[in-house]
Parts: sequence; C-alpha cells; structure tokens
Amino acid sequence: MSKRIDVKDLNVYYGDFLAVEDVSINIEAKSVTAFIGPSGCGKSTFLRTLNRMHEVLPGARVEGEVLMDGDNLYGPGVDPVTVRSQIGMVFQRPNPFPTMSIRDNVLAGVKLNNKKISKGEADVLVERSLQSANLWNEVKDRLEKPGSGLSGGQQQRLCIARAIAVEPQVILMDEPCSALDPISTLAIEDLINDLKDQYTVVIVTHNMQQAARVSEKTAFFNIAGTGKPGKLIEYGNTQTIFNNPNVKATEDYVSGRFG
Ligand SMILES: Nc1ncnc2c1ncn2[C@@H]1O[C@H](COP(=O)(O)OP(=O)(O)OP(=O)(O)O)[C@@H](O)[C@H]1O
Repeated sequence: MSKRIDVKDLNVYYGDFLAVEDVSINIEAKSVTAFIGPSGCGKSTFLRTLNRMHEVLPGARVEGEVLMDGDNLYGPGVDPVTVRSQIGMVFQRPNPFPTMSIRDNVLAGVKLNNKKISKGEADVLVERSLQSANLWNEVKDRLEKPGSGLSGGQQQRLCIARAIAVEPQVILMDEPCSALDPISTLAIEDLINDLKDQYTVVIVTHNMQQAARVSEKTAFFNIAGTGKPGKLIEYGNTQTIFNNPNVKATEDYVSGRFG
C-alpha cells in the first residue's frame, strides 16, 4: 500500500514559462517528505506533477520522468485518472462536498472511480477510513449529517479520510494545516505521523517547525528571482537540513534569514 517515487530531470511549464527546473529526487516509501522554500519557488507546482494534477491546466506540461516503483507515470498509455487514484491529494483548504453527508464524502472518491461496492462493504470502508483519519469517534453518531457541519480541522480530516478510502499508494498534502487553528494542526500532524506506517506522504509546508516535527526527509526549493524557475537546492534527512545543511541558502532559509 505504499510506493516510492523517483523523479528524474523534471522541468515543469505553464505555457512557455518554466516554473520548476531540472528536479531529480527520490522519495522513499512509508515515510514523510516535506517540501519547504519561499513563496513562488514551485513547491505546489512540483507537488502537483507527482499525480498528474499539473496538466489539468491548459498549456501546463512537464518534461522528464516521474517513476512510481519504477513505472513512469508519464509513460505512453498511462491514464492520469488511474494515477490520481493511486496518488491522492489533500489541499490547503478543506474541501468536503458541502451538501453531501459525512459518509458520502468518504465514499466520494471511490464512487468517482466507478467502483461498485455493497452497502456492507461501504460501511466497513467508511469506518476504516474515518478511523485511519482519527475522526471516527467524533462523527460516528452523525454520519448522515452534511460534511460542512464539521469544524475546519474535522473537515480536513474528512478530506484525508476521503483520500484514504480510495486506498492510494501515496498521499500528497499541499499546506494541509494552513487554514487550521493550532489544536487542529496538531491533530493533523499526529495523523500524518500515523499515516506513514502505511503510506508514502509528501507535504508542502510553510511552517518549518511542522516540517521538522513530521518529516524524515526535507527538500528545500528556492528561486533566484521573479520570472526565474524554482529549483531543488538541497534534499536530505530533516535533521541535517535543519541543523547542518550543506548549502548556505538552505541555512539562511531554515534560520529565518529570508523567505
Ligand atoms: N496557474 C498558473 N499559471 C501560471 N503560472 C503559475 C500558475 N500557478 C503558479 N504559477 C507560477 O509558478 C511559480 C511557482 O508557483 P507555486 O505556487 O508552485 O509556488 P509555491 O512555492 O508553492 O508558492 P507558495 O508557497 O506561495 O504557495 C510561480 O512563479 C507562480 O507564479
């Protein structure tokens, strides 16, 4: 239920604009990898290339390879919809379907993939996904109530349950806590820690304490100036990136000197 991702020589474009240049990175299975760096350096753009979400924008494209356990996600004949079901995504703002019940929200991705399951199987899947998202106890008595009736932190955990229900190999998270209060943020961080037992997790975060708390590996991206492409500057063990980085720009960034 967990796969590694190897990126080779990836360039990412919006039309003619090269937004991210020449990234090669090996993301380990069953681990949490954090992407950090100043605004505009391409963290979110690069993240979205890992499950072929980038190309949903007209003119957006990539060059290079993204391999999941050796299979090129951009190879000929690969269906992006299948890729997205194997590599789930959680966004900055919790986005449950507001009028849908909590239960149906959990099942939404599964139904979107046209998977037919019985009511009994659905019940098991809903409970298991909500348990994995540390939300079951809070919602088990109101599964038929709308998802929009939950707090922001609960809604984000509901979105994580929805991602998990599809049984992905990898979960991508784009600043999943930036719209949440500190208590909900800690709940999500605890959850991320649990998720890595089963999944490969990649998280974009502006919060360096968060990167230090949740991840084993950290990738620091930077940008030389407006209009220039973002680049991967340094990648390594989170401890090393925060305490003993090799590159001066990394040290300046993690010590709060810019960005
Ligand atoms: N839809 C788009 N069309 C054109 N350019 C875009 C689009 N989205 C992002 N960009 C550009 O791509 C570059 C990288 O943006 P991206 O949002 O990936 O950076 P980021 O590091 O995630 O920033 P932040 O931390 O502010 O979210 C920026 O120059 C940005 O302006």
